[in-house]
Amino acid sequence: MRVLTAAEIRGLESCAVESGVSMETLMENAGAEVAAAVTEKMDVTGKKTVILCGKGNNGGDGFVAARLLAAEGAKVTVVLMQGAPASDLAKQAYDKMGRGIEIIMYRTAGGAVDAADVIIDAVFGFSFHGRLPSVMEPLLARAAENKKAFHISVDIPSGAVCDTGAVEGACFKADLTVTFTAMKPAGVVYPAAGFGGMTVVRQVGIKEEHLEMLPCDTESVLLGNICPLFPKRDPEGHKGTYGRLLMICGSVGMAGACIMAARAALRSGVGLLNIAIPHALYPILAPAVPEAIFTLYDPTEAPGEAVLDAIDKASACLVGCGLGTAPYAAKLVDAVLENAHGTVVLDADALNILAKTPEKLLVPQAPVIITPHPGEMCRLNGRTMAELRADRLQTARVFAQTYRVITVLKGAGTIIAAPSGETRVNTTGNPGMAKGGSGDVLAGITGALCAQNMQPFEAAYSAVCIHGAAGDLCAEALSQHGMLPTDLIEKLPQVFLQIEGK
Ligand SMILES: NC(=O)C1=CN([C@@H]2O[C@H](COP(=O)(O)OP(=O)(O)OC[C@H]3O[C@@H](n4cnc5c(N)ncnc54)[C@H](OP(=O)(O)O)[C@@H]3O)[C@@H](O)[C@H]2O)[C@H](O)CC1
Ligand SMILES: [K+]
Repeated sequence: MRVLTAAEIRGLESCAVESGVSMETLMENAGAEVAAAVTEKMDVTGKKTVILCGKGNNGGDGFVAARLLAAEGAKVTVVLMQGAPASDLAKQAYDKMGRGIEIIMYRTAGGAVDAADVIIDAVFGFSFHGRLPSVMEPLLARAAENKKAFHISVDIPSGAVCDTGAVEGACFKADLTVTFTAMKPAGVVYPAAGFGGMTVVRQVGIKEEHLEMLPCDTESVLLGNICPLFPKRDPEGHKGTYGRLLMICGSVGMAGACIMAARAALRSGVGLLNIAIPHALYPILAPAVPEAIFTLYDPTEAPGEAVLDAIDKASACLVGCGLGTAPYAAKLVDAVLENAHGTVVLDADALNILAKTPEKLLVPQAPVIITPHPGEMCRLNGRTMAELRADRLQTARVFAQTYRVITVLKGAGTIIAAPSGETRVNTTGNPGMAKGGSGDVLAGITGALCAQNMQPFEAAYSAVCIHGAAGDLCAEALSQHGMLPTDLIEKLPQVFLQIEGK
């Protein structure tokens, strides 16, 4: 699904106005969609409906919804959160509400919020910036404490910034967000996406042709979106047809990371898996991954012929899971960056090794995918965690463009950014996946898809989506508490069944 910024939505609004659709109509339709979302959920007759309205057009949408819900028999209270409406449109909508709707100031609204059956958040929309005024915090906290009420946000949960998904202070917590015209970053990028509940996109009068003509480089990803990227396997195919992945992963004390990445790669369709490990790991790895072949190396020496030959032959290289950061590991990373022909996937310790010299990412001729978690990202770009959380989208984009690497910034709503500016936001997965080892599984899937010659950007976001879909199947079957990263690997065949079936 395409994801549009506030500026893009404003541009579309102008096109709509030029083509004869008035702003009043857009607002009327927006308010009507909010009212419809409530009436679809319940019979509103006599229901105590509290609408928190700001001074701008988001508040204006709230006034329209107030009028329409009152007409349906709801007992509506409008709470003015910033005093009288300020925009002409909002003023018109306010004046049109007529009698029969209670209007109160936020300071006296606590009781109404406590008793409400429905609470509608129309305080701020896509023009919000910074943090929610602290005077509003107590009322929002009371709204959240009223668990029996149905909470709806208009366009964007108030407190969240539209284009970044940042939430600096308090934020309205919604069960449902009715957003207009297109999905916005705040609907899919965390932390904001965690406040909006389910987000539905509703059309308010902007012509489809205007919407389709708008170039858009950001999309959210669901399993259904990636199915067309997986052609049927060739009936005459052999193991050579499906790529040769070289993994340089694992070290004494961290064999598990290598095993999980290897098993995930094998469960993701790769033809041949070659694992380069120190001699000491062979007795552990060989029985754990019987399908793989092994290139053994001596960690006290520089990468030898065998490793260089394996790099040369690989259609993709995955480096870093459980590799450690010893000097020999750094030499292995350099050997891959300098010699790889196929896509290079760098995870975990490979990223820690490169943290002091990220410019080395510019060395490879081959495409590079990096898969940092937020801590690794901060080590690579020298920024703080607070700076990262303030704009995860831009953090991934800037790094991708600066170092010309596909950047997979992991976390809830993983961001996948290409050097071209193309960006994807993943929508699969759940907090049950937040466990050590989950990243190794993702790295294995990514390496396997790259080895099979999928385009690197498509491979990166497909891997993230598949990994999350496996996580969702695990959560259903095993619970978020009880599921393990190794369970993700066992669920991969079920995810590929869905992909192959479409
Ligand atoms: N096509 C559509 O999608 C339509 C959307 N509509 C709705 O309109 C809003 C956007 O309305 P807008 O009037 O531009 O702004 P907001 O309602 O989001 O915000 C109102 C003002 O609040 C101020 N602001 C911003 N941040 C803060 C803050 N941290 N503290 C206090 N005040 C803040 C800001 O004014 P400034 O002068 O401070 O910049 C805003 O102007 C959209 O989301 C939809 O809900 C229309 O219905 C038309 C169709
Ligand atoms: K809102």
